Amino acid sequence: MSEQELPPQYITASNDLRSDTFTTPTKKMIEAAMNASIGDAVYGEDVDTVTLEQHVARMAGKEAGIFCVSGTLSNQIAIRSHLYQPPYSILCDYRAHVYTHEAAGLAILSQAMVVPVIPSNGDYMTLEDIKAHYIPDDGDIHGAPTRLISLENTLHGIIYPLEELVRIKGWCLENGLKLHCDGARIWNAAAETKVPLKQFGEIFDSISICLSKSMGAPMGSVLVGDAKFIKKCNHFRKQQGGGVRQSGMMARMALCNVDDDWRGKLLYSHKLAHNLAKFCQEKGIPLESPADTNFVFIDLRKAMMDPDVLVKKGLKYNVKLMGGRVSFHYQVTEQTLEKVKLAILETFEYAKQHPFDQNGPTKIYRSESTEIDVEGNAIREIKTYKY
Ligand SMILES: Cc1ncc(COP(=O)(O)O)c(C=O)c1O
Ligand SMILES: C[C@@H](O)[C@H](N)C(=O)O
Repeated sequence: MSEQELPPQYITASNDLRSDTFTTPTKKMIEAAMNASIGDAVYGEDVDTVTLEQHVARMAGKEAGIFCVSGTLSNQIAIRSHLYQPPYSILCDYRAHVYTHEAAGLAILSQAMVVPVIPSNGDYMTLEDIKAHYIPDDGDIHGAPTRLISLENTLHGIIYPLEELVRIKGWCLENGLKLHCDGARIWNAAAETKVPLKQFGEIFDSISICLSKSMGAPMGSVLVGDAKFIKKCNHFRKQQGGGVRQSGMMARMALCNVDDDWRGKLLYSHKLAHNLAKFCQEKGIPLESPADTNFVFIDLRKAMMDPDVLVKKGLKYNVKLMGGRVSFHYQVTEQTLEKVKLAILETFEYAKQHPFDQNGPTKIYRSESTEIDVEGNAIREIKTYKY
């Protein structure tokens, strides 16, 4: 796919593999925003916002949806709205974003204990993993009974097998537990498996459906669920400062891509990721998890590769990375794919002579960069993060 048609002052994300959150609005989206509705969304009076909420809820087969400015807000108010009367706990994967990257929202907003689970198969929690970590509400005053299970689909780019989701759902119904989905990349799972969003909607009590990752919107998510639940979510959204006013421009930009060939765009990014995963396999470069969709997780620890070196090698080829996770999205060019292969291979070869001990002191790696940005200022550093 050729580089996106963007006005010159916009920085393109065509070489940005740090995350699919770096997708940039296209000219078509910006022009659409200029014709967006301008009602006050807190009063439910913004036509484009309501249209987006209803459209996404209908796609997911749910009664209602609510626009949230971020996936973090969407996840946190969903989980809070499912919960009553602490003490209670939430069960999720030890890598779950709601647990690792939402600033302890579960502890603060939901006053919840979290039970982070390492999947026995290394990829996704099975029902057996859940049963082994579930805390029953059996009157034992020492425990914090499990009230909700939060799954991520995809997680680390891994697609949750539908049959496992169905098994988990059945067990949740038998045990009176709620089931939430962090669907930051549910579109990727839907595109790759051809499972319609509606089928996920039948399984989960709530889904946080992100628009700002692979779907390319500048911001936001739509949280979907039954009408009574979404009404309570609106209450917590307001409490958390997420009641936005004229959100029509953002909604209209998101609708551009929701109504476009989003499957084709996401499958293009998956093709790039699959190509890189195959390359790594051929070169003996270990991966942390299967590259089912748009992410390739290089197992830096196993390869003893230094993330800092990888970032610098990336910048050498004008590719932005921030660690072992290589994130593809529809704006990445095939030229960038070929460049990142060079950066990864050089880092892998370098590690053979200079093995990096990941067990060294914990630090955020800073990489000096001589890359010049559009204003002519040198980007002094790119932090790398453990993913
Ligand atoms: C899996 C996952 N869930 C939720 C979020 C939160 O989304 P946001 O950054 O919009 O708060 C992210 C990050 O973008 C994510 O990767
Ligand atoms: C950094 C993290 O919060 C973000 N969701 C990403 O995947 O890049």
